[in-house]
Amino acid sequence: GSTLYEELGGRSGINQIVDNFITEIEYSPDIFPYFENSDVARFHEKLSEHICMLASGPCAYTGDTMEQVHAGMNISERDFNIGVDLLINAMNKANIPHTTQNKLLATMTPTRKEIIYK
Ligand code: HEM
Repeated sequence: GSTLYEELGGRSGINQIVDNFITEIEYSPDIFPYFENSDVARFHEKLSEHICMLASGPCAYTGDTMEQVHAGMNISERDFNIGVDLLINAMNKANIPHTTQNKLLATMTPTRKEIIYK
């Protein structure tokens, strides 16, 4: 495809990545505790929209800002990196090529400072 959105397999590809990511989170003793009180359906919807937007897909993100969402979580650099690893696992299980994975991860790098130790 010509856009990152298309390379990810469009909305259905992104949904599969997010499904896999949620499973990864559920099995991670480091990351799951952050999500103990989260609404999984909302998280699925908002994260899918967010990835779609980052990938220049035809979606509007309707969730809260990254700073608002993660405020008070005090996410360490270590846990942030574990989160990235879980996303990579999720993309591998969705058969996303590594070059495409790296493009998505690059769109997320600027977000890092809005999430760590907030
Ligand atoms: C680049 C990295 C990240 C991005 C782009 C990201 C993005 C998002 C998005 C779009 C949402 C949904 C917002 C909404 O409901 O309005 C969300 C929720 C959440 N994120 Fe992140 N996130 C990142 C990293 C992390 C990390 C590393 C953790 C924990 C270690 C984390 C913990 C959470 C939790 C617990 C929620 C649910 C909040 C709730 O239930 O209200 N996030 N994130």
